[in-house]
Amino acid sequence: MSDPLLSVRDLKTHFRTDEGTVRAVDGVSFDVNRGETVCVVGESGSGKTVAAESITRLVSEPPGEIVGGEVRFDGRDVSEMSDRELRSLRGGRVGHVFQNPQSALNPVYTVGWQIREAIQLHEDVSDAAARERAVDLLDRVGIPDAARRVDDYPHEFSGGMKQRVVVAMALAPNPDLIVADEPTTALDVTIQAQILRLLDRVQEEFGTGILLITHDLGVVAEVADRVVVVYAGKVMEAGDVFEMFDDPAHPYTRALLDCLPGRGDGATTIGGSSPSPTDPPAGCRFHPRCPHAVAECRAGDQPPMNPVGEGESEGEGGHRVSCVHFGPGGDPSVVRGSNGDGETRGDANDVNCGGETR
Ligand SMILES: Nc1ncnc2c1ncn2[C@@H]1O[C@H](COP(=O)(O)OP(=O)(O)OP(=O)(O)O)[C@@H](O)[C@H]1O
Ligand code: NI
Repeated sequence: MSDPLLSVRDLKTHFRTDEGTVRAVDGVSFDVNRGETVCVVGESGSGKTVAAESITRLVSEPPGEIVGGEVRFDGRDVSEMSDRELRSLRGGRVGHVFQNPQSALNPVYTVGWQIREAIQLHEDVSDAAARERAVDLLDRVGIPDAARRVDDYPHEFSGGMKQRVVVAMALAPNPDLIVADEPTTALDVTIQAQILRLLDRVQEEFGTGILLITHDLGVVAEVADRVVVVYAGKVMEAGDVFEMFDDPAHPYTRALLDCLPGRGDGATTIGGSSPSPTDPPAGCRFHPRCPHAVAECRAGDQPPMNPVGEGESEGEGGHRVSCVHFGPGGDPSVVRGSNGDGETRGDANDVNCGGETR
C-alpha cells in the first residue's frame, strides 16, 4: 500500500498558561489516505481543533508548542518545512475550512478577488482565467447567480453563503487534503447537508482526503470512512465507521453512541465532568467517569491501542481501542455486557447528549 496522504504520530501540542501546562493534544496518532474521509469526534475541549491546527502548524507559538510527535504530509515531515513551504502548504495542497467563516474572509476584498488570490498563489494563471474559475467554484458550492456575486464583499453574504465561499476558497487550489473543523455547526441542516454533499462530490472527483472534525455523530455515520474518538487529548478508539458503530469498544464511545436516536435511551448524560486539562488523571483519562474502571485503569499511562476484533490488525487502519478490557488478559465482555450485545449499555453511563452532539 502506498504511504498515507497524512500521517500523524504521537502528536503532542501543549499550551503554557498561568494555570499550568495545558496538554491539549497529548499523543494522538491517525492517518488520512487519499480519497478517504476521517472524522475526529469527541466532546468540547478534547483537543480536536488544536490537533487540526497542528497539522500545518497553525497553532500560535507561544502560548502553544508542538512538543512531540510527527506529522507527515505526502511523505514529508512538516516540521522540516520552511515558513515559505508551510505557507504554500496551507491554502494550497491542504485546504482549511474553519468553524467561523468570518475569520477566513477578508472584509475589504470581494470574494472573487480572494478566490483568485487563492488560485494565483499556487498557479500561474491569468486574472481572467482565475476569475472564471472563481465563478465556476462559487457556482459549484451552490451560490446562485455566481457570475454577479463574484464581485460582492463578504458582508453581502449570509452566514451559510459565507461558509460556501470559504469552501470555494479552500477548494480553489485543488487541494489533496481538506481539513474541515466543524464546518457546518453554525449552519441550518439543509445547508449543512449541501456542504457535506459538495465535499463528497469533490472527493469523488479528485480523490481528495478529508479530515472532518465534528460533534455530530449523525454526520459521522453519513460521511466517515474511518473515525477517531478523542478524549482529553488522547485517542480512545479508532477504526472503520461500520465496525465502530456496530461494535463500539471504548466505554466513552459507547456512551457517545447511546445519544444517537434509536440507540441507548437517548436521554443519558455522562456523570462527572471533563478532566482538568492541566492536571489530567493517570491511567485512562476516562476512568473517573467510566462505569467499568478497575485498578489497572487508574494508574500508569493511557492504555495502548488494543485490537478490538479477533484477528484485527494492530496497524493504523484497524479497529483499535485504548482500554485494558481489550488488552492481553482482559475481558471485553465487561464492557460489551455479558452476552456481548451491549445490553448493559447505558445504565451507568451518563453522556450529555445535549449541546455538543447536536
Ligand atoms: N491558546 C490557547 N491557550 C491555552 N489553552 C488553549 C488554547 N487553545 C486551546 N486551548 C485548550 O486546549 C484544549 C483543547 O482545545 P480545542 O479547542 O482543541 O478543543 P476542541 O475539541 O476543538 O473543542 P470544541 O469542540 O469546543 O471546539 C482545551 O482545554 C482548550 O482550553
Ligand atoms: Ni474545536
